[in-house]
Amino acid sequence: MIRDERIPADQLRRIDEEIRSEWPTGDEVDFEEAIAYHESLPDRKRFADVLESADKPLLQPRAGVPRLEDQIDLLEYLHGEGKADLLPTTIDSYTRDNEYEKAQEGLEKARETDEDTLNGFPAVNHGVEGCRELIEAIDAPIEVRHGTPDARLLAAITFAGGFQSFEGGPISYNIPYTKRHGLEETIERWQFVDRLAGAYTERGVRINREPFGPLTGTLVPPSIAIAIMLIEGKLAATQGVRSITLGYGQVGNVVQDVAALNALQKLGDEFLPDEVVVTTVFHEWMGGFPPDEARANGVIGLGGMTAAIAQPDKVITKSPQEFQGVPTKEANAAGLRTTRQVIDMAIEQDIDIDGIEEEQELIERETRCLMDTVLEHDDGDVVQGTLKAFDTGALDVPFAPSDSAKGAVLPARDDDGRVRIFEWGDLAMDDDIKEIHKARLSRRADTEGRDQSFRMVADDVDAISDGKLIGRPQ
Ligand SMILES: CC[C@H]1O[C@@H](n2cnc3c(N)ncnc32)[C@H](O)[C@@H]1O
Repeated sequence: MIRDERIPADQLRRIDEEIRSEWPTGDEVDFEEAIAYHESLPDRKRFADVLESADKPLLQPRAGVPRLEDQIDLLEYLHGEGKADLLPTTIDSYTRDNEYEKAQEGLEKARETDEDTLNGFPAVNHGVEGCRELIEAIDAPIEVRHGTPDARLLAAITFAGGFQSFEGGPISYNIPYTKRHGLEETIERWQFVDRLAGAYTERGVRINREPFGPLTGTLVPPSIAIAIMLIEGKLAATQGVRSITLGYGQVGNVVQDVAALNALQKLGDEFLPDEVVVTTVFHEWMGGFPPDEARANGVIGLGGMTAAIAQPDKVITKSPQEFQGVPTKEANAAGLRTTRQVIDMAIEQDIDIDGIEEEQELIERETRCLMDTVLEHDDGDVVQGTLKAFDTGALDVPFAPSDSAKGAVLPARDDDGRVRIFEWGDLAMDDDIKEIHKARLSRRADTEGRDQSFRMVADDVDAISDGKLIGRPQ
């Protein structure tokens, strides 16, 4: 039975050898040599230091293409034309499923045909050497962004390759991403990833870890997202991670988004150990985008405005081509510049909006209900408490494709466009909080002259791509 305990050194070594045999490039990993390589990197490439020393939100896009030289060109463009402060390397879907053979075929085909045959950078196939060529070529810190339930080999190779930031976690890269992996399995595998990051940290290479806050990306109630961030942050801290960026996906109501980001930072500082530096990242809207670049830029601009008010440490930007999927480098850079324009125009203004404190208080209360139910079980062991909470539905994620979550919770926007919970399932929540949600949803039902129903949820899912925030009846 796994527990929230640090992996012992002999077990770390055994797992490391086992996973490095999964692909030939695993042989390129040598921990001591990798530490020396990281020590050779200039300060401006040290992810945690750059992130944690910034005095205003840093902007970072998503970006990944199969071939190394194209990835270098792409990141140089986003750094130059997009003025990105931090850069990504988004990993392809085959690698995320540990299908390194298929990723190899895709990479070879890309090299033959000049086409992007993969939807990201196959870092395991490029190996430590390929990763280091990328790190050498780009004059900014780079983060590994992906969606990998079993990210052990990806971590071993990218950490040795010079990357100092790694997205994801055992819940946030399980629940929204896979049906095939049980929660206990992903928790155990991510303990290795975090222990490896902790081992680098103990040698002075502070690997930044960023749990994936948006989860299923559409109408996720802020308190559910924050609770899962706190859980993944605590699990990472146990393994020695000391730089943790907690994430949150924009829902589109400015009061609720600012309140949620404030609550995320406050609860992160409270629930994570003092030795951890806690930062926050705001993901611009992760739901359906308008199929119109001008309107998409409106969505991106609202994200910039929200970030200017809440001032998270980092913003993950979107592009006006989001509707189509992977953007061109020009569109990706445009999304960065649109976000920067709005932040820089708004950040010096003294914008005072009513209701943020009240909403933050509610979000904090909700999050504490969820955390209490996780931590009250099995003398506070976070692993066992989390497994129990998901098993009973006391913790749950709406629209989760994974069998590890019941998916019984249904969100809907209230009359102000804030995300409330319409169906609670077995979510652990005080009755008076449920009453607050019910009252606010009733107000919307009155406004629209219809009953609260699943229809509202369905209307809300498409509202933003249809040009609105709230899915009002036609
Ligand atoms: C989490 C989903 C987000 O990741 C984005 N995404 C996925 N793969 C790539 C990619 N290869 N380059 C840029 N953006 C990407 C996608 O557009 C969506 O906004």
